[in-house]
Amino acid sequence: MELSANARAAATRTAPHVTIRGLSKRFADATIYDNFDFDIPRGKLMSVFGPNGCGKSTLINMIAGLFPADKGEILFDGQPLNKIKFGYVFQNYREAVFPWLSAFDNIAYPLKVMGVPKKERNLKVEKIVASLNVKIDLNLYPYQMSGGQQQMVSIMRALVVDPEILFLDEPFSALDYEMTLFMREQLQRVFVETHTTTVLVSHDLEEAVYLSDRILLLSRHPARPVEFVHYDAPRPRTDKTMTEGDFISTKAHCLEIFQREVRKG
Ligand SMILES: Nc1ncnc2c1ncn2[C@@H]1O[C@H](COP(=O)(O)OP(=O)(O)OP(=O)(O)O)[C@@H](O)[C@H]1O
Repeated sequence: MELSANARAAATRTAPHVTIRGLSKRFADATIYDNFDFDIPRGKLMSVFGPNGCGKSTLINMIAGLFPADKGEILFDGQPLNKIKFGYVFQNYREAVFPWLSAFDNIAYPLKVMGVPKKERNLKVEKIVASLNVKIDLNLYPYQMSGGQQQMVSIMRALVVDPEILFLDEPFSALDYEMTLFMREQLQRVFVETHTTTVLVSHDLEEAVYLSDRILLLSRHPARPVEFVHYDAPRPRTDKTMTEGDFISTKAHCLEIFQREVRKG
């Protein structure tokens, strides 16, 4: 039977973006993942949360191809990683931004690697800077910028390629609290504008719930999905969101599961 255009569109919307099957990973004598299956939904902001050292970063590093898996398959709409455009924001912006390039050239760097002509590169950088309303002098070099500004540059560098999926590994944990709050809002703003499938590793449960549509709670290793929590509060979310019953109960639920996993030791 032929599917109507609407049915096809609906099927595409609900199909997972990333399918992870049979993923296994060992480091020395520790099995971090053992036959792990998971589907990452399309167009959602998903946080990965779990006990210390359970394998949160390892998971996104394997999905983003930074670490090889020992076994298993990860596909993006059925395609391998090398067929898609993705962005990755590292926790340690000091090591992630190129110190010898200005902010502008840091942001434009992936476009240069992709062979995008200079004029188009400049337009794309200007567009991303304007859309995020970023007030940084883009002629500055990383050593002349604050930590938050450097991390903002690395977020813009990840976004400038119009990624199909964005990975962020504890992107705010090296920033002071004021900058963290500002950057959370920037991330939310990017997400509201683009609805790019986003996978965030966070150590901060309040942050994870506040920013996410979905929270993947992992067990200790070998890590398995303990629960996939839905949090569908409307966006933009604000400080008031965190005082609402739905937020408080979702956070309490995640905390209970987290503590149960931690106690398993
Ligand atoms: N390159 C590596 N070589 C050896 N062991 C590693 C390596 N990377 C990670 N590990 C180990 O694998 C486990 C999972 O690490 P990972 O960083 O993914 O966990 P995490 O949940 O992100 O940790 P954290 O909560 O501390 O950020 C940890 O025990 C860690 O020590």
